[in-house]
Amino acid sequence: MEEATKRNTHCVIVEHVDRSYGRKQVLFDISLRLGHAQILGLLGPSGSGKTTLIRLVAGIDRPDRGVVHLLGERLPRLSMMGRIGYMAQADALYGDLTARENMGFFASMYPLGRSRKKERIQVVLDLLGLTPDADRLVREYSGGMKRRLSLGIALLHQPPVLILDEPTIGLDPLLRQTIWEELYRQKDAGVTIIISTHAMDEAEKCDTLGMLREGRLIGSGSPGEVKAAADAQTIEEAFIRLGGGGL
Ligand SMILES: Nc1ncnc2c1ncn2[C@@H]1O[C@H](COP(=O)(O)OP(=O)(O)OP(=O)(O)O)[C@@H](O)[C@H]1O
Repeated sequence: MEEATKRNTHCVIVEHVDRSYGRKQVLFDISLRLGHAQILGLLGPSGSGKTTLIRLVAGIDRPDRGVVHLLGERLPRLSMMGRIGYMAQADALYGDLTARENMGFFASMYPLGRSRKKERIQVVLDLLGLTPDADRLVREYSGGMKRRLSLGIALLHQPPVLILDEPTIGLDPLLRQTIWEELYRQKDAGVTIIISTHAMDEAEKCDTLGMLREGRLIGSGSPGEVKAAADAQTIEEAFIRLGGGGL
């Protein structure tokens, strides 16, 4: 396929990416592709390189070797930041501000008009069930409320790509379900989503999986393809059979 056509038909293209921290190599020759309005799940145990890869796809970091394209542009590129909604693993919120004020602060980074900004904040608060607590200080929030607020901040400017580093870690099943319902709504609206997870049930909900172990991609494809390739009944079994060990 022509290079330009390939870049248009895929939202994310990762090709032969390596990344080291000092002398320690943490990603080895990673190649992955993801179509538009699809969900990519990066699956792997702690330390396997999920966050490192997520940061490369978000354009926050650059590979030592190989290339990353997002929405047809080679990363990193500053102008792409407005087209990405990024949620880091640790909540980056201001405890001394209310949820609404936190949202106002982050929304100011995007070119939304004053009334549009106010409207978007209210829509997102409603979406994530945070309206009753919107004017409370975030330091009084529970972990689950903070995660929802962080997701809300990533959704504020209606980006075409969401990049979420373990958005449901530590959440109870009901909250996880709420977040997944929202991810599906976003996908139906055309948003492409890249998510990292340890959870097997979440892996089943993705369109494409990238299975990582010790910085290497040991399997990729749809959950069905990955299971078929490993002749396994479950994703967990496939992960073990493909050499991943336990999660
Ligand atoms: N800034 C850094 N400097 C040095 N080593 C790092 C740095 N960031 C990550 N690493 C190392 O890179 C490897 C991959 O880390 P990474 O955070 O990408 O894994 P992960 O799969 O996201 O883990 P977790 O599920 O625990 O978040 C680990 O061995 C980690 O110790």
